[in-house]
Amino acid sequence: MDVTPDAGAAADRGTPSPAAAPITLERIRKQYPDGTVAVTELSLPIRAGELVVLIGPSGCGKSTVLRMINRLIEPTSGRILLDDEDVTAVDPVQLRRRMGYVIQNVGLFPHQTIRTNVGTVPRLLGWSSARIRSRADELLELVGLDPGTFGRRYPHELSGGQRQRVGVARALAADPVVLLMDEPFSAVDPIARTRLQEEFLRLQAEVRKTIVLVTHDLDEAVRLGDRIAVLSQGGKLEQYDTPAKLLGEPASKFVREFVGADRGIRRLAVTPVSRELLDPVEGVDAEKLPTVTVGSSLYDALAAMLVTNADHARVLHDGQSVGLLSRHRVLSIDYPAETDRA
Ligand SMILES: Nc1ncnc2c1ncn2[C@@H]1O[C@H](COP(=O)(O)OP(=O)(O)OP(=O)(O)O)[C@@H](O)[C@H]1O
Repeated sequence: MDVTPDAGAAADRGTPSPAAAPITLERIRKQYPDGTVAVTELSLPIRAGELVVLIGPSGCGKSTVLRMINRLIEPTSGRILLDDEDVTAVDPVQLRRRMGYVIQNVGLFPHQTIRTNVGTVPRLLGWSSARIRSRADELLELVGLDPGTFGRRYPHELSGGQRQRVGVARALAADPVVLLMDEPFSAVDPIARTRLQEEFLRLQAEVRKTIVLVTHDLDEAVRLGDRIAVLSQGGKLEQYDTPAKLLGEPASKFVREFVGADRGIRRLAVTPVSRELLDPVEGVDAEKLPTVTVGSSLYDALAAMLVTNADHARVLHDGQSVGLLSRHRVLSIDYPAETDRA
């Protein structure tokens, strides 16, 4: 949980890319031909440049929602607006070229090189081969793969995590207005997964796309999401909030149970070290204490104290000590009273 952004950071992760577009789901419903109602009636506004996570139990309709946005699945009713334009009025093939789509096992073409894979959509759009090549190499750099080494390789010559990065590069190649990601990191082992998530956050800070990401993993949702939409069966929206709000004020019994008993720990990860929590540093030999900066998470502060077996951490702002944070203070933090809107 070391890179989990705090509430403030989540709300302010930079300016959206000029190419990012808002998405508005308006009362969308999906009933499959066999009568299954996967999504009953869902409304969800998503801002340009925002990373929204859809989470909920298996079968609650997350993938159906994602695939309705790029029209791999047609909604039964309701509207989906992309930058005020109803996507049902747009040719689906044209639409999908404006939306990057990343899925669990990436779906790279096995007999094409990595560079060719990344250039898939630009090729469909008729770009010149020189432009495709330079764009593919730029994207490989951006996702941390050296184009000289990896450009000529084939997918089976890469690790799972590297293939996943190629999937992200390919989805970004034609500068889409939206990125849709369905369990993008779940096929890689937990350590590679954490690293990919960190890199992905850095990438998003740079490209600032509108992203809708589906996951089963609450830690991933808390780490990545600007806002998290918790769905229950039938695509019912239980809560749509920042990670800190979701963990701090679950809106229903369903959400409280979903975020679980260990949400106290997760809340530490989304609560920043602030000056109100500090004791004065005067009169204490603070030189040997671990240091953390104002704004880093309480989780990180606690981890620093536990690792060094210290009862306090020295808190810095612009390189200057501004106070001491005690282990006791972190563990007895007085969160605002819970509200139960259920
Ligand atoms: N083609 C289909 N025909 C009938 N029912 C379907 C079809 N595709 C999905 N469903 C049903 O719609 C519901 C929602 O499925 P969906 O795949 O969107 O859920 P999910 O939340 O993404 O699930 P998971 O987390 O297990 O991937 C499920 O009950 C599923 O069985």
